[in-house]
Amino acid sequence: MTQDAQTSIYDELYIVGDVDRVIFMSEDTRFHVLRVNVSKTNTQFKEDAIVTGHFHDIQETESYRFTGKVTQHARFGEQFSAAEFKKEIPNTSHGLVQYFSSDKFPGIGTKSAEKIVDALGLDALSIIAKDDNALNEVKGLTKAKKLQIIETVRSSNVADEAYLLMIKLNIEPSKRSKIIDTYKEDTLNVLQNHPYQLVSDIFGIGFKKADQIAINAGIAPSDPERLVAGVMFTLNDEITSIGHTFIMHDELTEKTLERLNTAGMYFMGDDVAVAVEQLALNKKLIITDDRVTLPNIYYSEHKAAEKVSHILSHNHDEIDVDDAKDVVKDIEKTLSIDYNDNQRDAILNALTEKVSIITGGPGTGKTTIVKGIITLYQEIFEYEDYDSYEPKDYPIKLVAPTGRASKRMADTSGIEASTIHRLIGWGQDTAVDDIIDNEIEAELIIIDEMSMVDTWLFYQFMQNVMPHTKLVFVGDSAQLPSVGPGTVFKDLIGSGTIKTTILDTVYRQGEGSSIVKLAYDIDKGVPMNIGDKFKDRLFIPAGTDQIAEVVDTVVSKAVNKGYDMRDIQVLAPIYRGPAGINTLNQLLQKILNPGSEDKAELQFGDKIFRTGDKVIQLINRTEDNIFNGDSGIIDGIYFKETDDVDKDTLVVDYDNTKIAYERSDLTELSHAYCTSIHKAQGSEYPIVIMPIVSSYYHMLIKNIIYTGITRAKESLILCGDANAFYGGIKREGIPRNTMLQQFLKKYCKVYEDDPEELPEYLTEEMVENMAVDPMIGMDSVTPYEFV
Ligand SMILES: Nc1ncnc2c1ncn2[C@@H]1O[C@H](COP(=O)(O)OP(=O)(O)OP(=O)(O)O)[C@@H](O)[C@H]1O
Repeated sequence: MTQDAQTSIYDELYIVGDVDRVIFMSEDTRFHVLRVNVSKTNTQFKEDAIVTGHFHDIQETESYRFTGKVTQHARFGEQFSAAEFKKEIPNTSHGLVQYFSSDKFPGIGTKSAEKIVDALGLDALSIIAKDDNALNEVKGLTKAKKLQIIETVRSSNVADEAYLLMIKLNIEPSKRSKIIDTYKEDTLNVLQNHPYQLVSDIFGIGFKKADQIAINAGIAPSDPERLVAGVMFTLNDEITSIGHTFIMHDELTEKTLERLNTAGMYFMGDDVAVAVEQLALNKKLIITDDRVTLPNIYYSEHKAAEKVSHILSHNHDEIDVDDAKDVVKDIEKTLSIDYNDNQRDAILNALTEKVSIITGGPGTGKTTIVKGIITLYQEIFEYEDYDSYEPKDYPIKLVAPTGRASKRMADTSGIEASTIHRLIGWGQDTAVDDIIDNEIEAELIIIDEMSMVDTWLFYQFMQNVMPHTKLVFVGDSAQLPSVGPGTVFKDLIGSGTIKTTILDTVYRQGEGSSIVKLAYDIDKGVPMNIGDKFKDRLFIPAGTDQIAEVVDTVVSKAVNKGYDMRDIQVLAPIYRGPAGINTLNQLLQKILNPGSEDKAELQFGDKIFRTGDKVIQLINRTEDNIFNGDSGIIDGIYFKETDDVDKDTLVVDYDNTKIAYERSDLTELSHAYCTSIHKAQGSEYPIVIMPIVSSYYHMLIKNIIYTGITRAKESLILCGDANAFYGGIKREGIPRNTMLQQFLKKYCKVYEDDPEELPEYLTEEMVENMAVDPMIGMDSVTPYEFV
């Protein structure tokens, strides 16, 4: 090892050396941890160094030059964090022979390698890269081997060059390898001449980034490829960020021009019109009248509506309605319940109609009715002995869009339930437009939390339903619409083609819940004073910067009262800022699961995962039956260096299902002390703490607040700015454009009483009658004891 004689602090730090071992490599991000035998450096590393960084293609035993900085790792000490790397071209005969005989050139042994170096000299690599015939000089190589060597040398050069260009272009490390893997030897060409292609091909490269790359490459802002990419990106953005399933042609033109003409008038409306037309001719998008959309979403809405119509017109087993009514009466006696007329209708419709809908706010009896439907079916078709069946053979299937909601369905009904994804076999790698062909064997399927189902999931589900299967959609249409595009549940109701029961009597008020009343008041727009005191809820005034302190106080007191982390859920609508999910999670981790000697910790990015932490899964992991939004507790953390495991591993316990995560999987996981209201949909918690402050402004809308509030079962603690709350409950989200309702009306018979508008749940009198006695039952634990 040699150290450069004079190293000034302004010099770039570098290490040159052979890679002795790849200690760790993430397939996804290509983040590497390497042990390098140092041969030359201007750093303090002597014989070897741990070098970390995002590298495209690192081969053990090959030599590289890394530039970067020296960092201090909490557990592993001094390391070299490389921002750039470059393969050292071997410049000795011995080095070149070693290179040609390495794994990179399969089938080339030392003898052949020596022949190549003898014939072509020290410049062998650049000669091969430039001249197709160079290897003809070398005796004994077959044609196939020659071609293989040429290809390896060239692709390796291109990959290195492309990689360096991507570093210069500031393309995120995690995207670099995806780009090379996608375009292979064409990568440089795409980066330099067609960067807008990246927008449609590489997930996570947006239009702005492509614009930057294009500017760097000297591409004019009036380039036609920029126009086409601008149209497609704008359309995609409207679908993914707003949730539309189409956009009006004029609006698409306007929004595309806004995006394209920020720095000058490069395009006019007519240019966009021509691009849209061309894209439609190439089947990249679909125009119907003056609406524009993507083919896959158009067909999803269209085909799903066709399937609903197919089921509605298919012959089903008829049941005798009078018999069924008698059975319902018997069930009421056995269960000691007196269903109201709507509830009774809902139960009967589930069996007499081919497809039916039940919608109602919290506490209106949806769960109670699902139980009633199951019992009625079991009695009529004599399937009472559920335990003697394999769940897959049972004629009733219960499903929900989230793992949590399906577990709740199973708990309350006593019948196995699953997520919709699992039922149809939608795996981790399934894309929204992949075709899943997995017919569901069932006579009756009950789908809960239907408001969370988006257009893609609805289509995939419907394609796999058999025409004779009865369907019951259950949900609360006042909740947030699905995260993905569409308003499927509202469209099914609004089409008037499916028998719908609106549950309008709230039973939970009888138990003294003012949380339920608050939710209805918000939905109905009933004036309120949020500061009023109730046994089960309170509002604590606080500014944005005081939220952390309030949450700290409330949670600490709840813990002292004996509540544990599973009982308490903090919900916030945004991730950043002093009252955002990230900050609150850090704070709550300190209170609910502080560090100690006996708890292992693993640092991942800026997060510390600790044994005992409450965590949330962020994407579907269908094969493990764990889904986006499921939460669990870290059961153990094991290290390669100290424990008997091949890779650092973190194990999460999800209600007794243990799932192991390697470091590369940890992007799927986050702390769950505080989660977004969207992620909490489909779950309920004894205590909900919900900050509402003006800094959440753009996310504070009625159905977000409504959905957050209705997650609380026993205590609701709101804190923040009352005006932000009042403003938020008046604001509606951007209405989504969808076509499902029209397609349903086109294909299915519309009932006479076509409900164009969603009927209101409750009349003013009903809300009046729900007024709850604020202080009844103050003897049990109330939120006041937490402040
Ligand atoms: N007809 C009825 N008579 C008396 N009590 C009822 C009736 N229907 C429902 N309930 C009671 O009302 C409460 C709420 O019912 P349920 O849990 O079924 O409502 P839900 O709509 O599923 O509520 P959520 O969506 O909030 O979970 C339960 O305690 C249930 O037993």
